Amino acid sequence: MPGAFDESGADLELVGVTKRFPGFTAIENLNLMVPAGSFFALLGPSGCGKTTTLRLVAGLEEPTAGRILIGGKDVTASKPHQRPVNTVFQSYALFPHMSVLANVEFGLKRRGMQNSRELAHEALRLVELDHVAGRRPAQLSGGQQQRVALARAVVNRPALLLLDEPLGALDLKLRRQMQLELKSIQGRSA
Ligand SMILES: Nc1ncnc2c1ncn2[C@@H]1O[C@H](COP(=O)(O)OP(=O)(O)OP(=O)(O)O)[C@@H](O)[C@H]1O
Repeated sequence: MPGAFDESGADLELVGVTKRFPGFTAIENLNLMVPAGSFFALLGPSGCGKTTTLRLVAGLEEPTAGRILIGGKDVTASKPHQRPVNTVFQSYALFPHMSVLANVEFGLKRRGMQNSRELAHEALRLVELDHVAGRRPAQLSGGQQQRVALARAVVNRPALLLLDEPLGALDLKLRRQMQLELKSIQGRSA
């Protein structure tokens, strides 16, 4: 599936990353190496800095100290859109006035991709939702909306896909199903 970034994965490396907020140190000297093609989970108690770490990798926060490398390239000073990264947060924000297809196609169109429609359909097939491409998000279940958010993230073929508890709102059965789907998407798009 060719896409905007067209990369098949990249190593992620955090070197001595520290993040201080006024009066509070959220992350202190974090060193981390995640090899390309792997699934890596951050586990820890509430407030230990998981979301902050993802936001640093996505470029939504700037580290106070340290470096972030993706595919060996130092991206510490790069803007979010310059990084081969897509993020799905728990509170996925779909555009309510757009169809499911338009939601998935949106980012590709903005980048002027010629075959954006075809790629969006392909991403929807991947999450088994192409049959509801013409519906509005409000006409889908919560789990289906979450899968649309996932399709919107994978359609760019990011080298790195960051998931911040995107399954937390789903019931156990759907969560298990989505975990399997994620594994299978990783396998199929590698
Ligand atoms: N913009 C901010 N300003 C000040 N403190 C912040 C800011 N963002 C996060 N923090 C603090 O940094 C710490 C880490 O927050 P973070 O959201 O990364 O935790 P988390 O591990 O993802 O927690 P949870 O599992 O509850 O989502 C928390 O103590 C939080 O209050």
